[in-house]
Amino acid sequence: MSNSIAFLKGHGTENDFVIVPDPENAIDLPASAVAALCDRRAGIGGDGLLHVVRSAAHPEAKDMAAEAEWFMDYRNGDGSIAEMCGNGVRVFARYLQRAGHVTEGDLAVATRGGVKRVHLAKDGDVTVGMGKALLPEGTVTVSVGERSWPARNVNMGNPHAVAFVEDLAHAGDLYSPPPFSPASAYPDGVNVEFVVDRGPRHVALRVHERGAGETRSCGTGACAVAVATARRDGADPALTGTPATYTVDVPGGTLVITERPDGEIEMTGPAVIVAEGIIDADWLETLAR
Ligand SMILES: N[C@@H](CCC[C@H](N)C(=O)O)C(=O)O
Repeated sequence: MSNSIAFLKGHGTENDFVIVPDPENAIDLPASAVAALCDRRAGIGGDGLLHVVRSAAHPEAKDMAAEAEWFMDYRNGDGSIAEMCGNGVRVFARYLQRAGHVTEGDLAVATRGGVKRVHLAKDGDVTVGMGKALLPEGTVTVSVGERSWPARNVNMGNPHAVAFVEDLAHAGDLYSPPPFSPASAYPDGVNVEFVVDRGPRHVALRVHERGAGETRSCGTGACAVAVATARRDGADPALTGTPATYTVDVPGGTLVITERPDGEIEMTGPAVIVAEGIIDADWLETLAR
């Protein structure tokens, strides 16, 4: 390991990430090191970490190298691995642009959820093709304290439970994972979104993110919410042949989600790099041991 490791800090609608550029995949980042870096008091602080690696240099991404030069090795703030991070992909693309690896326009990013197409617009917004939502059948229940709600099971590459509530305050303290049943619905845990209506095709959410606690935004969560809201309202672009666009307010801003008749979902929102610095490599090495 080299003696100094560069990092950047960025966010997308305040879903914040420690970014560790490591083109050749030379930095050892066990879960303990990721959790320490994401710690808001003893580390840099973040909901998650974006390990930026060339696809050809990462065993999980080699097969995608021909299509996408860069792999987003995404980790949750507790060090666990997640399949996909929607805000993370947009911030990842913003980092690639800032580092001079790509220019404005279209690019492809390899993720554990497959290759994602990203568009860096002139106005600063970043759009990502999130793929299709899966809507497994079956009723799920999520609880906070004494209250319980039925939830829609939506998979955006990662698992989500979407519950419509009367008031976002009812979701209470979302630091701990809200219990759900049946336990078999989410063997690997779940991200839980609580949703209220704000107007026609306009909703607001609060989210508990698996591996991070309550966050200010969740891109895959916003997509899951848009699809669950559309189906609740009887809207299915595959049946009407018309795209459905939803505005999703999150505590940290607003995301715009469009589902097309072919089922493909696009998400647009801001992505910002706010700082860069140097990690003490000795400290990190101690954690990696
Ligand atoms: N913040 C993300 C989702 C990150 C992964 C999630 N916590 C999980 O474990 O599935 C997003 O913007 O999608």
